[in-house]
Amino acid sequence: ITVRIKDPERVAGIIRAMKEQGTHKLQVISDFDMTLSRFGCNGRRCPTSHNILDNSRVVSEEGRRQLKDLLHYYYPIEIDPKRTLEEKRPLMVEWWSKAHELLSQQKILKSDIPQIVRESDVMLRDGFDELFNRLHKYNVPLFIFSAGVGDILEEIIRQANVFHPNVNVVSNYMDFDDNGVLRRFKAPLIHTYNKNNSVLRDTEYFQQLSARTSIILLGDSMGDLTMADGVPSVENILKIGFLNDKVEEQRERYLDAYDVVLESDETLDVVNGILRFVLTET
Ligand SMILES: Nc1ccn([C@@H]2O[C@H](COP(=O)(O)O)[C@@H](O)[C@H]2O)c(=O)n1
Repeated sequence: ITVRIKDPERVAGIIRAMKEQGTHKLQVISDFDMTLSRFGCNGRRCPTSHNILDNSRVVSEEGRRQLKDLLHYYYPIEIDPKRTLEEKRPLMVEWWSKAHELLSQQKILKSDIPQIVRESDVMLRDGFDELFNRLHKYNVPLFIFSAGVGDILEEIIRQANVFHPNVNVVSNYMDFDDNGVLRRFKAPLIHTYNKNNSVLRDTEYFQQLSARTSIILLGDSMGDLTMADGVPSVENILKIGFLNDKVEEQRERYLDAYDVVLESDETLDVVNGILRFVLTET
């Protein structure tokens, strides 16, 4: 595990200011896939919420092959440090749209979701229970903003027994017909690079959080950096980034963008350490 911080004094100042502002001013805004969930398990890649569906028994062999082809084509584009966000955005819309179209042809049942999640290899990062339980205990909102599949990630959190009332999710949700069969995905489409105010503007929940002006932001991609853009008058924001892939190539960019960069870290220990300090009276 390597923790890298470009400006340690600035980071210490933000954390101190958060503690002074108090619990009632704090919120955590977090990405889900590869941020709250693990990137690697036992030397292999852990699945994203999309992958959980893609690899499940409810998808035909041909469907699985096509979804894998999409992943192999578009994922390198998603993380390519040489392409601009402007270049990537239309391609991400293309990927998500094609994948959602394919999944919508598979007659997936809503009632199958708990089993699909149970049979998958997904794992939350070590220390997830401490994180969720502490935020719940201190009534700190945890806002999960994900370009994954909302129905799947909610089920993961539910099965881990940490879907507390302070947790709210904005993500891509499946649209089932009256028989509980997946027909399409609901709008708006959220992909890695539109996680910002354009999607959040109309969500009531986000408006309610405008008084929470101290923010801990957790992400794993450059697209996650804009997740708090809709919060007016942010006073303190600490951006913590998990650098999971292409570590050497992306290090400098991550260090410029995130206040704290965690390399090869499958835990939430650093985040929990900060929260322990911010949320206890000393
Ligand atoms: N069909 C797809 C589309 C996207 N992904 C990956 O899921 C991640 C979801 O985004 P978060 O904002 O929750 O991190 C994204 O990074 C894509 O790589 C996928 O696996 N299949």
